[in-house]
Amino acid sequence: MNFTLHKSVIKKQSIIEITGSKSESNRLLLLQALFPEFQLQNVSNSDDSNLMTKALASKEQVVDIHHAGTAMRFLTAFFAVEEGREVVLTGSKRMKERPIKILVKALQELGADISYNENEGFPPIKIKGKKLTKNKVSLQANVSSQYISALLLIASKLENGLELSLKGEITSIPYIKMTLSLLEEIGVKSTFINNTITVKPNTENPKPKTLIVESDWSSASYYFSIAALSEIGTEITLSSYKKNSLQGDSVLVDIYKAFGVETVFTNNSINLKKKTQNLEPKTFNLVNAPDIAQTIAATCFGLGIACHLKGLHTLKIKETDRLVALKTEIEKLGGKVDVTNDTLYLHPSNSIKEMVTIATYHDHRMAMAFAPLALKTSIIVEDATVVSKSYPTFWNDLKSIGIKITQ
Ligand SMILES: O=C(O)C1=C[C@@H](OP(=O)(O)O)[C@@H](O)[C@H](O)C1
Ligand SMILES: C=C(OP(=O)(O)O)C(=O)O
Repeated sequence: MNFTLHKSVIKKQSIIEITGSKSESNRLLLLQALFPEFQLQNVSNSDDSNLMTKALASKEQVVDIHHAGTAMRFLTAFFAVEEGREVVLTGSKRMKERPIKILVKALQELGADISYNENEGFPPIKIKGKKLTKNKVSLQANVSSQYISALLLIASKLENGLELSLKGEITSIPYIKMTLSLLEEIGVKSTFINNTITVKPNTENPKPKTLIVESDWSSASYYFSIAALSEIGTEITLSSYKKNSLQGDSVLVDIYKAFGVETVFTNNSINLKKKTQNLEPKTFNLVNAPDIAQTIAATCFGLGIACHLKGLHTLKIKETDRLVALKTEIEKLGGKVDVTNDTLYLHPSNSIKEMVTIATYHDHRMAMAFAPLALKTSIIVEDATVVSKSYPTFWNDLKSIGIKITQ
């Protein structure tokens, strides 16, 4: 379904409540399946977290996690240690193109029984759950941090814990630290020194506890972008957020300061205010926050300014090849973009075409990253319901701040 976003001036002040972090939720749902003592609050209502919940409860022989990358990777490790269980883990057409070999190989080296049903190195995979007795493995860390988080999530259930040696440059480090922090919150001890992570086995039952998921910072990015493109004085308040976030995308606060957006933390909310117009060209390295690359590129395009984004090598294996998708769609709107395997350069521009149809490539972030451009021009977003992968109420929330949307 296509949505037309009509060029709009948003309200001077608005308030939005954003669902729980998809990344924190998918970790905590898995940990709750391993340690039922825990209760969760503010769990994400995203498709990916709903799929994770369903998959963890499923007794079926085939588990389909559609487009959910974290669910695919985390469940691979989870099912590998479910003794006596045999399951085929599969996903969407795109999921079958997203590599999983590094994780599967590490699990196999620890003793797991996993084989490929179609193409070597890619889902679907067949997993025969068993007890893993080895506790040391090394793996390549420069492709996806999700492989590392997957191993860490099951580590404390292994009888000797786990020692991981990470090879190469470590990508998306905040997501690994998020996993270790959540383990710490439930009483699992770990260390992360140089390139080695050690997780202690869990020897006693954790104490019952309620864990509250912070709202999703990647979802917040679209409001940072809207604030940057809005008139000076515009304010948007988002909840529920905290200053010491586990989510690396909270770096948005610093990044958008460079766009003249000031963020103030009050109680459990953040207030974004457009203070000044800063039209200097921008350079950011996003190796620690890959999910906000599309948002930032679209903000810069909306402002007509140049930007140079680096550290983007993981974007090629996400929901779509996000580098190619960004170049194609920004150029349809009249911009000029150069991409390499890990960088994006957006040339400055002085106009945006009207009523262009933006393709979304089954990627929620393509739809959401381009939506803020409605403050500058009218655009059509193709397959708009794709946003439910991480943020199902996105379009209603945009309407509530004053963006006019029709089908
Ligand atoms: O662990 C996680 O929750 C995630 C890790 C990141 O992936 P990579 O480590 O593959 O970059 C990120 O892009 C993804 O949206 C969520
Ligand atoms: C890359 C993403 O998700 P996943 O890898 O979990 O599919 C994302 O949400 O941007």
